Amino acid sequence: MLKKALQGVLTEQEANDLYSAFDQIGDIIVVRIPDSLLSKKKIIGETLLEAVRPARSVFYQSSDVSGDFRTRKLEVIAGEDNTETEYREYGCRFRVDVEKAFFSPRLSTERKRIADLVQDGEVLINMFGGVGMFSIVAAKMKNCTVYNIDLNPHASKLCEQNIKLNKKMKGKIISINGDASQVVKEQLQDTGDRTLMLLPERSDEFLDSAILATKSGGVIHYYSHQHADKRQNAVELSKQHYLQVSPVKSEILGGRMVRAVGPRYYQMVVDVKITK
Ligand SMILES: C[S@@+](CC[C@H](N)C(=O)[O-])C[C@H]1O[C@@H](n2cnc3c(N)ncnc32)[C@H](O)[C@@H]1O
Repeated sequence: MLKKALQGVLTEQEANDLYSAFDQIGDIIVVRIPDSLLSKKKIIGETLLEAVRPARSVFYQSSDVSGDFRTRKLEVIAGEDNTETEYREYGCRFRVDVEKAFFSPRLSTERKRIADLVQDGEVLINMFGGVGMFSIVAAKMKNCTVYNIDLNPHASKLCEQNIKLNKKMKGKIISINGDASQVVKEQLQDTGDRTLMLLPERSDEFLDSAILATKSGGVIHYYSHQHADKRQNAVELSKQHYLQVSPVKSEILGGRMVRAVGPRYYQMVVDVKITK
């Protein structure tokens, strides 16, 4: 239906390329458009707005995700110019602002995987917690305590709203706005049974803080980006990379590809049990 609508205004190949380049987040659509099609962005926006229900706005992503806050520039190409919406996942509700704070619907499988691993009674330190996506999915399913830390004040504010929106959680979440390494040093040393490090570009830089935050015998979920010829090799490369950079005794519990982030370039996670 959508492909057909796009094929009405683009060639079949162009429509196929665009089909995998957009995300629907609540009633917002975010689309990446190749330079060769930029002259057609208005008609692409109007076609998507018409064909995807319930869509209120279509934004063209005009920059990569960048900067400390991992945000992107968006330009409205059809519908309302409002980047805030509500997104639902695993029975949870989230207020998100697709321009002011990081958000990706493509991490949903990883959120569920982490929530399944969390045990009742655990303390979870989400060092780069954003608007609280991983924290809320985990606390909805398990009676855990989660510290959701983020440097971006918009993300922390949305996290606080999201905690209020999800009243029936089994666990509880504390939203902290600040630099994760500073917060850990001042408030959360040897606190976590489990620590999440979802800032793959800078994991090496923050590994000491993650170790400081985690109890001996606790688990760290260490995310990284790896170049690999084959997907299967990326898992082994990410494990080797972690073992090279880690200063503590670590037992690798597992590793997996979270998502492809470019040609032969993958976001990976390694789960490790550390001993201090
Ligand atoms: C890739 S996003 C992940 C957000 C969230 N875990 C999610 O999946 O929706 C990384 C987050 O780290 C935050 N961040 C960057 N540097 C930070 C720091 N030094 N301390 C705490 N948070 C930081 C950014 O603002 C951003 O929200």
